[in-house]
Parts: sequence; structure tokens; C-alpha cells
Amino acid sequence: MSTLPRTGIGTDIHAWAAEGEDRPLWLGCVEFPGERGVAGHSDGDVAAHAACNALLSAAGLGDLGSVFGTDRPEMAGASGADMLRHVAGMLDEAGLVIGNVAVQLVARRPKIGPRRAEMEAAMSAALGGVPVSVGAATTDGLGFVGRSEGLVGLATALVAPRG
Ligand SMILES: Nc1ccn([C@@H]2O[C@H](COP(=O)(O)O)[C@@H](O)[C@H]2O)c(=O)n1
Ligand SMILES: C[C@@]1(CO)OP(=O)(O)OP(=O)(O)OC[C@H]1O
Repeated sequence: MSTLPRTGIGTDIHAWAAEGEDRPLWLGCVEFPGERGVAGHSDGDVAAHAACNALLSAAGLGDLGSVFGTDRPEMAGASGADMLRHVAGMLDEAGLVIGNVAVQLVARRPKIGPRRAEMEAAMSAALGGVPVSVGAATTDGLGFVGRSEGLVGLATALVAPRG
């Protein structure tokens, strides 16, 4: 295997839960009380899921669906933090160390600025202390995010063979 670092890219998109459905919103392993949750089989944390996809992409180990399935009963309500821990373990077993993970949210709400540090710390902790950065943008009202139909998580990751 090449000893060069490898980058990965990940996405995750969820629709907002139906009006009146009581689903908590989880983003970056942090709960946002009072915000509308998303439709999904697990906790629907698009930031954590995009980060998992980016790490699996960098490692060449597949993606969320190939690792966790798409409708396994045991994954119902599964937390993004547990999924990140699992993925970090897979990379460790594959002899890879994680350099960093960068996450971008595309969402009108919630404004993540005030909770950015918490999200970064929570995702970093789930990955065993790896640097995680979080940013966001709104789309200025354009597209499905602008119409408040759902939100997007995007992520990149850098991994390298353990020295
Ligand atoms: N969900 C979001 C979206 C955006 N932000 C912050 O607002 C800034 C401006 O967003 P634009 O889409 O108008 O460029 C953005 O750079 C973020 O700092 C946010 O906190 N949460
Ligand atoms: C996380 C998983 C787990 O069943 O389900 P969802 O919460 O629906 O999330 P998504 O990114 O749509 O699909 C990936 C699945 O692995």
C-alpha cells in the first residue's frame, strides 16, 4: 500500500421530519432542543454521517450503507457518535490513522455558529481526539435547502498508514 496520505469525501442528506412528528435534531453528535428533527432510520445526524462517509471513502472501506446497512433493525435510532466510534475502530484495524475531518452543513436552520465548538468537540471525542472542524452555509434561499425541505452534510477526511 502507498504510504501517502489519502483524502476522502462524504455526503449525507435528510429530509426534515413531517410536521408534528416528534423527532429530536442531532447534528455533529449534539442535540438541538426545539429544532425540527429529520426523517431517517438512525438519528439522522447528517454531520456525523457525512464524516463517517468521508473516513470510509479515504480508507477505501465502503460507505454508510455498506457498513451499517440501510434498514437493519438494530440501527433504528443509532447515534452518530456510535457510528463514528465504529468507523474509527475500522480504520484503526486497517492500520490507518486519521489526520483530520472537516464538515460543512448546508442548512437554513439551526444556526450552528453558537454550538460549533461543542459539535467539533463531540465528533472529535467520538473519533478518539482527532481534529474536527465544522462550518455551514444557507444557500441564500435557493434549492431544496432554501425551500426548507431538508439539509445536507458534506465532509472531507485525511487518513494515512500508521507510521
Ligand atoms: N446553518 C447555518 C448556516 C450558516 N451559518 C453561518 O452563517 C454564515 C453565512 O451563511 P450564508 O449561507 O449566508 O453564507 C456562514 O458562514 C456561517 O457562519 C450557521 O452558523 N449555520
Ligand atoms: C445511517 C443509516 C442506518 O440504517 O440510516 P439513515 O438514518 O436513514 O441514514 P442514511 O444516511 O439515509 O442511510 C444510511 C444508513 O446506513
